Amino acid sequence: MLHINKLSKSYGKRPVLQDLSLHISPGEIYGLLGPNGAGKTTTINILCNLSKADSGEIRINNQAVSEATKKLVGVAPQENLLYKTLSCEENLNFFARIYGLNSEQRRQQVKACLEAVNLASRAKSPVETLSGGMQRRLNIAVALVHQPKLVILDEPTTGLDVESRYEVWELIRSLKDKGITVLLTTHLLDEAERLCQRIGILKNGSILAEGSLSQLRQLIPAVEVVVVQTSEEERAIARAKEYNFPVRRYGNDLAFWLPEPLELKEIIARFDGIPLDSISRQAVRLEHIYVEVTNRLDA
Ligand SMILES: Nc1ncnc2c1ncn2[C@@H]1O[C@H](COP(=O)(O)OP(=O)(O)OP(=O)(O)O)[C@@H](O)[C@H]1O
Repeated sequence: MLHINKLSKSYGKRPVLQDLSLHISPGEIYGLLGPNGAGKTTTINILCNLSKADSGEIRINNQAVSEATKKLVGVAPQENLLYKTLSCEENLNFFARIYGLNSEQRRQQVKACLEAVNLASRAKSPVETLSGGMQRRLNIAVALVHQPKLVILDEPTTGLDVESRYEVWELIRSLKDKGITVLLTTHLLDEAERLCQRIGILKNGSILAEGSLSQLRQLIPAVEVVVVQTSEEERAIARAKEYNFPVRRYGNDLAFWLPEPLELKEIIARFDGIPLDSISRQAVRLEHIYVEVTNRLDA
């Protein structure tokens, strides 16, 4: 569906994308992750033909990016692109007109999109009277109004409360069920973990790692991550090293990677004589992989 091959772009002398390649299959939800400034928005702008790459190629549905491919792509930008004093219906109608839908197509699509994002009952409400979660869903509806094959969602749940986030996640899954391909950028790793079939980790304009969560897990030689709280961290770290448990910090958490499965009592026995206030075992999560991959480049 989307093929990006060796895309490069610089602003002045500063390279922002460097030989970026990624491929997204039809109907897939692909998560593009990366620290601030990694190049996600720049990639999206090039995809939407709003900015030009210096070199490389993008094909959407087997066509090179051009004015014509704009119709294949719908974008819900980070900042909602909505007219606050207009109603939901009027907003959708406005954008449908820009995409050249005739009045019958507009009538059908505005209705279908409002239903798809669960806002049919608020069709006549001005945007400024909607909650933040509803506005975000309407922002996604705008991206859908011209029936694109690829939808780009740039941080679709940033700033939303938990309930609204769940609603947006349900909406994103429903896009996949309709066969729409989704490119999602997010800083919320649990969001990517729950929604995406494949994930690409971008840093300094290149993809450092890519794959399904289970493929990405292979990058870390651990079967589990053990987080401990102790007043004697230095001793705990030294003991972990004796047993060849790689030591990591996730924020304030002190953690060890378990290279092979161990019973809890065996783990505790390894730290015999060291006071442990708490010990928790976690599956290897995207957070652990992300920290590893994005820090590796700095090494
Ligand atoms: N028009 C521009 N002129 C110069 N530099 C730019 C321009 N647009 C972006 N940049 C720089 O390019 C780099 C990549 O920016 P980009 O917005 O693509 O990153 P991002 O991954 O989307 O970040 P975020 O997660 O913060 O949204 C940044 O260092 C940014 O400052």
